Amino acid sequence: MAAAVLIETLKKSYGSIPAVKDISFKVERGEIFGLLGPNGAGKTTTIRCLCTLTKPDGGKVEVCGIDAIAQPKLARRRLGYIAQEVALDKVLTGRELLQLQAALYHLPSAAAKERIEQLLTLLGLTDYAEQKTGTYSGGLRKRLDLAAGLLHQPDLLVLDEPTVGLDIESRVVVWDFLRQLREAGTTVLITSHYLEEIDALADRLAIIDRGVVIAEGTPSQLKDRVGGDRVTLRIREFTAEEEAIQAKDKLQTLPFVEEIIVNTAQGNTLNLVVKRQSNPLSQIETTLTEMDLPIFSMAQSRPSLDDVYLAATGRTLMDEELAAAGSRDLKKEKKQAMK
Ligand SMILES: Nc1ncnc2c1ncn2[C@@H]1O[C@H](COP(=O)(O)OP(=O)(O)OP(=O)(O)O)[C@@H](O)[C@H]1O
Repeated sequence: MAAAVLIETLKKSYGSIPAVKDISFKVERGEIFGLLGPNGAGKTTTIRCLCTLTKPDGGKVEVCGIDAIAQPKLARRRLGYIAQEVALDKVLTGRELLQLQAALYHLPSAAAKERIEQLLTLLGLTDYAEQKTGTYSGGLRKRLDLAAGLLHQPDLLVLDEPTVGLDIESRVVVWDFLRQLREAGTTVLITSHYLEEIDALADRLAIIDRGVVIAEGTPSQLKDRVGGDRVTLRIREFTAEEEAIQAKDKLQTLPFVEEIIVNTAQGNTLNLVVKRQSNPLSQIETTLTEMDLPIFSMAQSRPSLDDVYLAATGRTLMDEELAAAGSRDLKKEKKQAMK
């Protein structure tokens, strides 16, 4: 059976901005696949190309073996797309909105009625079905959006940042629902800039950075690949770069230290990779004391997906988010995307 998604050497620019430079990945049937990356990495552009909403400049896009560029209508029938922002008509009730959507999908009315009932129950929306959607909380709106995307029983559900702005309770409802969908055989592709979300949900993932895939695998494969435990060390609250480099040079001579990155975006914090068997903190402390350097904070942890990102880019996801936030004109992008 063909893969649920096949994307090869995808490219897409907006004017002079190369949103997607070279992205390839494959999503197998029945898995939850995560696209992880900071804001602006190119996730939305990638899935808009996948869902036939944006025409790529180059590359291959297939949905369940169908060429989505040559046969967008056919491809669309196989997928459900849940956009980042919920655009509900506020005067309709939840049920009316689903009925309208079902008509847009040309579902026969008896089948539509049954499917709507089923989805309202599955998503815990029965009690809210006759209320106007304008009164819904963010979590309810997202659930209704999920129901709308699933009306035509797609093989593949694509969700762009499904839990942005949701409280933790609603987030867990969405996660549980996506797991249930997978159990029932639907393939799920989800984008997120939340590490914990992808870590908790995805069977496999690709990390995207500035329009390219920098890593792909299962969460544990990727974490194992970056090696031992992490130590995050802050010498002072704001350490001078020179001092951080001095400490780095010395700490690098310790036998259990595998690698050190000085994170300039976070006050010259030192991110160390250390062998897992060692008990590194006391030896690091002794070394710094010998150099007459203080310790503002120090912590040891297992590698996370952020460490995978850091190892590949020299930046943490948070740094990248902050840098991207200052350099985008979201209003302008929205306008252009509507064209
Ligand atoms: N319609 C548009 N017009 C111009 N530039 C755009 C448009 N859409 C996206 N971009 C730019 O392309 C790059 C990738 O954006 P994209 O939205 O795909 O990233 P993302 O990883 O999905 O981030 P987010 O989650 O914030 O949407 C960014 O630099 C962004 O500013």
